[in-house]
Amino acid sequence: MLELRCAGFTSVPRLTPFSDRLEAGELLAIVGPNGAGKSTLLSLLSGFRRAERGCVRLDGRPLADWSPARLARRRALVAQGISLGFDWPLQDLVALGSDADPGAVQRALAALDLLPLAERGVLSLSGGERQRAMIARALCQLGSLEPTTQDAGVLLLDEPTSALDIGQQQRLMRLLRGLAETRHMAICCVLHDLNLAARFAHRVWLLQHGERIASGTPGEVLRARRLEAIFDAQLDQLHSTHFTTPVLALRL
Ligand SMILES: Nc1ncnc2c1ncn2[C@@H]1O[C@H](COP(=O)(O)OP(=O)(O)OP(=O)(O)O)[C@@H](O)[C@H]1O
Repeated sequence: MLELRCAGFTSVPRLTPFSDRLEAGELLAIVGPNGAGKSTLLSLLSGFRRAERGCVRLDGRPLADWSPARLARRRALVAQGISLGFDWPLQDLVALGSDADPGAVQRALAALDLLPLAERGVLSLSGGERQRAMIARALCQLGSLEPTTQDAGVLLLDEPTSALDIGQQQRLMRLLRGLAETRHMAICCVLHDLNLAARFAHRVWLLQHGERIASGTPGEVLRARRLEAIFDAQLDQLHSTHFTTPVLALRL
């Protein structure tokens, strides 16, 4: 669905070119240390920054060939730290940039646990509520929650759980995995929480120094010894028959 063909950036911030695909039905996690190039890679995948080497194709067509309006219906990016502008009602923010009807806005608000706040001014929302509001807006933009939608496009999220409590983290990650599996969305999340990536992602890309250095299932990529070297951290990997995916704990 979204294909990188030897794509990357040669100018700063650099991203070593590589090839891969983000498939419909897949939840992909991008992990790596601060400054590894995760947000830079999202800017490449979204088309907000044009590849300086190779190209990125969406549904077989180079991103550069898509009109802004058509691209907005097919892929959405939720970046970090977006300014909400002025104090308009949350439901108007969620409807922004889409032709969603009021029912679709309500579904997006409900999916992100925001329905009771629909008429609240966005500047009064807490950090976690604002983060969920931006995800609701992106789902509206793609029409992902419409009963008839079968192939709901590409959703790119930069640290979508950074302001969420553990209950909201779980609900969001379940929602995203469910949308990938039932609506055939291709979803890519930058995550700092390696246990969330391990538990919910189908596949993980590991970045270091502007280069993708590993790709595979969580069990293949998220190995404690490798991560200790990359993050300069000391970790224990817990082994239990309850878990089919890695469980990592910071050592005291
Ligand atoms: N416009 C720019 N000019 C120069 N360097 C930049 C620019 N934008 C980003 N960088 C640098 O490129 C590197 C990668 O940045 P990026 O934001 O992609 O990292 P990241 O992996 O998302 O980090 P974090 O986990 O801290 O969010 C960083 O060292 C950053 O300082």
